Amino acid sequence: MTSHYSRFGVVGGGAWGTALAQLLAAEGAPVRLWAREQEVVAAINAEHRNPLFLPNSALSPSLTATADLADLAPCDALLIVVPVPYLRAVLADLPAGDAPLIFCSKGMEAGSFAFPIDIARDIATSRPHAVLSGPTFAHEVAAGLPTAITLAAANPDIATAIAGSLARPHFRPYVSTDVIGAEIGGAVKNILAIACGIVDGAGLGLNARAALISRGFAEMTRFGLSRGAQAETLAGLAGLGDLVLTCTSSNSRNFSLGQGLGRGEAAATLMADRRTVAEGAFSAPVVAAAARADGIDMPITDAVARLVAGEIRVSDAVQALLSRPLRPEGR
Ligand SMILES: NC(=O)C1=CN([C@@H]2O[C@H](COP(=O)(O)OP(=O)(O)OC[C@H]3O[C@@H](n4cnc5c(N)ncnc54)[C@H](O)[C@@H]3O)[C@@H](O)[C@H]2O)C=CC1
Ligand SMILES: O=C(CO)COP(=O)(O)O
Repeated sequence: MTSHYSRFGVVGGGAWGTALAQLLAAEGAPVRLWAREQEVVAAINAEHRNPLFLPNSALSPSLTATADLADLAPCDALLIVVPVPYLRAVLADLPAGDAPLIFCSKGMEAGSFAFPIDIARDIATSRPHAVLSGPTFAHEVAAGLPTAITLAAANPDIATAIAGSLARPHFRPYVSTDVIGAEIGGAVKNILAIACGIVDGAGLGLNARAALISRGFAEMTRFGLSRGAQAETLAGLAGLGDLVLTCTSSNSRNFSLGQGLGRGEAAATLMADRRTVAEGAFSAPVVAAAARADGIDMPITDAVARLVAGEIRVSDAVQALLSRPLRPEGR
């Protein structure tokens, strides 16, 4: 078995794919990145920057871009960094091979209720799969700032080999075998970041934000445990760690979308105005429906789904959350 991966390919030229590619290419290692936009491919190759998605980061010349997924065939591990709504279509076009797929996107697919690993099991069945998730703003990783993250794979040897290959002095993966926990932490925190942005935009105060983070974490935990996640993963980097990061900073696209909603701007206008992705807006109705089907109580997620759909106003959501029956904190 491969104990070290050295020829990385990255599928997805958004902010996070570009930052991960830069992390791996910073010391001069060759890294190949597939981007959908010709403009991104051309600028990375000619100017060593990504003007659309990570404009303020200088990129290493050893990072090269392509618009042809077939060019990633020689890579011995692939980081998959495509937003979840588009993931299935891109995976179907991957060149054949047995290189592990390391999923870095955070969300749940509409219709199928599938997480990235589930989609991979449908399509790329023969390859090993892993999940990389945690509190990681792309521009900070690209700048080499200290970062810790969860690397989860069902096979502990694969998890250890991938973590060792991704680790850098300032980038520290913690190994786990709890794949579903890592996926649920990332998907649910995006939804809760929208909720915290709404609280900020509507001027509801810091007490309300702290309450949302705590009660949101309770929702994440209920949903996660019901699907076999481990509590320690949800309380770790991929869950609580990422929740704290994105619920407290307008650098989060999900938080900033929520700020707009909180100020009373229409969701449709806010979504149409952005090129970047706020995965929580896609995942909120999906996770809310999955939780309803499983009989899991997720009132904050449900409120975010309705606000994003334009079905209710912020004042209605706040009123509904505050008027729920009093209950023991552990439930
Ligand atoms: N930006 C960040 O700091 C982090 C992002 N993530 C996750 O990484 C994933 C990718 O996010 P970013 O790189 O930030 O995206 P981004 O918001 O920077 O860029 C949007 C991406 O979506 C792609 N896209 C748009 N329409 C598409 C289509 N029809 N088919 C295929 N691709 C399409 C674009 O090519 C681009 O790569 C998301 O799941 C996000 O939650 C995870 C950790 C950190
Ligand atoms: O997932 C992220 C940091 O860990 C990025 O969050 P946003 O997608 O909300 O910007």
